[in-house]
Amino acid sequence: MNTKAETLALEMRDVTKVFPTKNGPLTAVNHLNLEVPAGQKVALLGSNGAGKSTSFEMILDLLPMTSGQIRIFGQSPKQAQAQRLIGSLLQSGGLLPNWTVKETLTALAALTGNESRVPDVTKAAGIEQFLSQRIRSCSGGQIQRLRLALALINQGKLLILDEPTAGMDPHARRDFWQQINNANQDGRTVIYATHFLDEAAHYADRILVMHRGLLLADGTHQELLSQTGTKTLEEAFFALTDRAEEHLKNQAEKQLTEVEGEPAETQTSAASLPAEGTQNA
Ligand SMILES: Nc1ncnc2c1ncn2[C@@H]1O[C@H](COP(=O)(O)OP(=O)(O)OP(=O)(O)O)[C@@H](O)[C@H]1O
Repeated sequence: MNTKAETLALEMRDVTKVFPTKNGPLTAVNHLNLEVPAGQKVALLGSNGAGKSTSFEMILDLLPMTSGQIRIFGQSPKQAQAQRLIGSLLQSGGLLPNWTVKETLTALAALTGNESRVPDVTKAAGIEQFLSQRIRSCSGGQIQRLRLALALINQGKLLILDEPTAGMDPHARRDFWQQINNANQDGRTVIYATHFLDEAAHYADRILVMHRGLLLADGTHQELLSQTGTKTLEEAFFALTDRAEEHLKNQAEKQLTEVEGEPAETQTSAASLPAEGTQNA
């Protein structure tokens, strides 16, 4: 049953993304190292601005890295996209408001040579009942279901899902996770960002916690609880992120008191954070 260990679906080596901003450079992703064996379901948690979407965009070749290396089944992000190794569901992105749901799905299926998969994917994503509806009149949850269909259509071996259940009602969420479990049992690797901690606790083999670009924790649900001495994932999440935030604030204050003229560049890394909050893959 388990073919996981042989292949790495995703490998990130020292990946950093710095955005130039009006207030100076902003490190959105800070020396991220990660290995995800094929077949895993990985949840990525993090407060707003933690760097989750930026990481996904670099994996999907939508954003260049500042430094580091990314491999998807041994291929660069560009090669992986060309070979359609990845299916993705992002928070935003080009749906045409005047097209119907069916037209949108069929167009992508035709583009990727997957027309025969349309009926199965339609059923899997639960969009049968609103196929003829125009995108502009779809609810947020309906749009998310369509995005799931679009993510599934090319049979990519790696699924990248950014807050996939945002706007879904409880039934839709339950159905969604059923479909993701099916896709995972068919051998797909799934990496998803979510703010719903129960979705990480219930569905992930492994949970990552990011904060301000740093990977703070990486382990099973139980490992995160043991690591933080907490009883729930919510408590563990707050313990990790609060501790990191405090550490970063102290570090910033120290920098402010440095003698003028001294280089103020102290590189923050996950390794420099308090020990309980740090465990890279
Ligand atoms: N194009 C950009 N230019 C400048 N800064 C950016 C850009 N894109 C993202 N950022 C900044 O990078 C940081 C990480 O953003 P990112 O969208 O990756 O966070 P996130 O973890 O996905 O957050 P959320 O949970 O709110 O979706 C934030 O501080 C954000 O403001």
